[in-house]
Amino acid sequence: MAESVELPSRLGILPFRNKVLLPGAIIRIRCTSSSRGVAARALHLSRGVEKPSGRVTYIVVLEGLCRFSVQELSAKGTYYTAKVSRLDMTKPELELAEQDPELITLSRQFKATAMELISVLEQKQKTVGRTKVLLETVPVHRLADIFVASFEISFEEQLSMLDSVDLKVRLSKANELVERHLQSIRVAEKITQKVEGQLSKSQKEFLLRQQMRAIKEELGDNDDDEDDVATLERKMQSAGMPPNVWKHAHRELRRLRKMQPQQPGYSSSRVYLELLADLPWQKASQERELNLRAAKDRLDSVHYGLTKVKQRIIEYLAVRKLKPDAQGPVLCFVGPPGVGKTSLASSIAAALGRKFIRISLGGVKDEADIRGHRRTYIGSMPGRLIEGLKRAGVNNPVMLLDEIDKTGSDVRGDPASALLEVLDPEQNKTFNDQVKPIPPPLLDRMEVIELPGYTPEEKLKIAMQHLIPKVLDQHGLSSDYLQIPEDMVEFVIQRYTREAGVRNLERKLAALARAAAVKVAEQQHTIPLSKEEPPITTSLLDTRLAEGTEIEMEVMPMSVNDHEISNAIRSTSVLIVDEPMLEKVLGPPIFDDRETLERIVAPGITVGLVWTSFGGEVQFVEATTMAGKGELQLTGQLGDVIKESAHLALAWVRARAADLKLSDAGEINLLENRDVHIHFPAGAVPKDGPSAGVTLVTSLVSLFSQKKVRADTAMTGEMTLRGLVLPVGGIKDKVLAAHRYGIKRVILPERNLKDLVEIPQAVLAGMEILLAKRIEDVLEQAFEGGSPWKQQSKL
Ligand SMILES: Nc1ncnc2c1ncn2[C@@H]1O[C@H](COP(=O)(O)OP(=O)(O)OP(=O)(O)O)[C@@H](O)[C@H]1O
Repeated sequence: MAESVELPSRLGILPFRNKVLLPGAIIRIRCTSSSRGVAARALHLSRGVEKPSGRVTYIVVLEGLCRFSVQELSAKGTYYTAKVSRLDMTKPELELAEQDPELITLSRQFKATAMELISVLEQKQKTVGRTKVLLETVPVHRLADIFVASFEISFEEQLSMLDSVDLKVRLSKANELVERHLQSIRVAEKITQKVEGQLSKSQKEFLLRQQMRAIKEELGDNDDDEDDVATLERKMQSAGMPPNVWKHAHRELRRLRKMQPQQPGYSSSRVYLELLADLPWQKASQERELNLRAAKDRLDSVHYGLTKVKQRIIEYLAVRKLKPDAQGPVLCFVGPPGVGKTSLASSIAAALGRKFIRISLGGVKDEADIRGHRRTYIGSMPGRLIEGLKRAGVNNPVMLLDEIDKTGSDVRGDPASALLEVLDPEQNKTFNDQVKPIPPPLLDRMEVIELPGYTPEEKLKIAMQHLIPKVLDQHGLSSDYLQIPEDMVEFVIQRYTREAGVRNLERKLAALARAAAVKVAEQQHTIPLSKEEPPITTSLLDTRLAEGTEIEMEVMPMSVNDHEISNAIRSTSVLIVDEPMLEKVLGPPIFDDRETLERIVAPGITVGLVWTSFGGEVQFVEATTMAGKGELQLTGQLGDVIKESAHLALAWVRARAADLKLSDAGEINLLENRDVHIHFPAGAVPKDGPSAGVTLVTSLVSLFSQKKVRADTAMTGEMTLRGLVLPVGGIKDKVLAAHRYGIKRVILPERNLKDLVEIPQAVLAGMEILLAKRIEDVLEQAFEGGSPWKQQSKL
């Protein structure tokens, strides 16, 4: 209890602006000062609701312990401390003082008034029992403080109570205040009784609301909440919601008004209303008159090549121009990473004069991510599309739903079906997609536009015309300071990247630009560094460059702006990228043409061409045998279709074993007591589809005949049980992949001949394309020195 409080000689000081804490009392403060104060113990600290302005109120519950006076105040960091001396009496002093007859009379008087107050309150509330107990157990001087603190008195009166160090003064003052309070309760009661019967419902509601407000204020709870709710209402009114939404929102607002901020459901209700008020119900980008010529020019200026795709986009825009409210198709861009899907979509938005937003759906498994959670769910959030609209701030943006193929379904529902619902009646949405496993009903609503990968020549043009100017600009450079010659770009394409798109190429060029910016800026020493930043020294940079790693770190101090950089660089001679610089910045080349040679080390290994989410790819297939029960083991993240192809291939080869020129080892391998193990390396990439058929047969024939296949040859094609080779998809991408790996011979199904027209001459010129109708044709071409068959096939 307070009497036993040991007061330290120094205390942290909390200045109060409009409230006084009396010893024994417990108050909640909203924070804010006199040379007198009360030592307090913090009982509880809680964090209030965050305001839309970002302001957070903290509520501290304090228990007053004893009066003190400030001897010396000093500021320590952001708060004050003070040297204090105790004002309230110590226990022995009190015991002595209590002998005073005058004090005894005063005490009795006070207790009687307090008792009277309690009995009046008792008729109204049931919670006064505890106060009664206080009256019997707590020393009277302390009671005076506690009682006065329990009702509303002016700040000045509170201050004078605080100043009443003398017990007699304190008791008579408290007596007076309690008496006054008692009177006011009685008067109020009389008035209430008179008025009550005459109040209408709405008046009552108003009165109650006013009282609630006063109570909240008293509790330190008002927190501008009332004002906040009023602000929210104003915001809602100006959001321009359609009438049905407004009706619903208004009902919710009424509910919110009746709630306490601490009440469950308050914050979810509030977040919900904030969202409703924030949505761009009426705000739309002003769509400008669509100029097809300008749109085409823009597409051409931002994108190299892609003629067919651009043509399709212009057609789409033309239809929109003629019939703006037509149920437009949802465009679905399919292609490997970095082929320009996102930038095409943003060009469509620019052509339409609308805002562009990209929403990634990758990894969405929960239907609620699309549809939004139930509002009552704790931590509920709006769906990604609504969130996107809010972010866009307009109700007619062009939306790019990225990675739609990467949504999955589980117990939490099926996002694809939610998407279907969202997209079906809608229009003007652009879709982005990378591979095809999009559920058919969803795919049905979209117009698929394929973007194949680029040839090295196309990449070179894209780099020279688009990527280099863009990257230089992003780094505050220009061709006056950094030049990357064509042959160096070609070198980067061939030796540092092996991708269908140009994403990594762009990254490598950016790494060169970063290194150049640092070097150039460093030569000048004119960039003022901020105080905290140690100056960039030559040795640091050189070691980073010498490490051969890509410089990921942004070395420019944040305080340096583009203007300063260009000033700094202006007088520097132009930096021309050469091979040593490439090696310094990007490290030693990562890729070369020898990979297939190095990997075709034993019979049983074949080079296949496949289609993955990264576009066309070269896929090695490795077959081997080991002791077992004649079973087929398959590894490398394979889908059902590819597994079936493997069983089919093994069945086919075993059926024709008699025709094979087998080595001794091959004879053994064919035995029924050995397992055949086929592995597809790059185990992290899921693989499926029928086009590995011919590759699998070739691997098995190579294994059983113990003849190595040609390392310069890659193949693709589905096969039938009868040995026919069927055509497969993605031929252009697959041939481009072979080209990237420096593979010179490609075996394709004969019926894919028509697809070759899509492949640029520059790529075909350096390649030998072999067409196969039957699996024997493939085998004939795949091995050094001809077919592994005993008799030449009769083709
Ligand atoms: N034909 C092109 N002409 C000019 N720049 C291009 C072309 N294709 C791609 N780019 C550039 O390559 C970069 C990557 O393109 P973008 O981000 O649009 O690819 P994406 O296909 O959307 O990739 P992801 O599927 O990984 O999102 C961008 O800077 C883009 O401007």
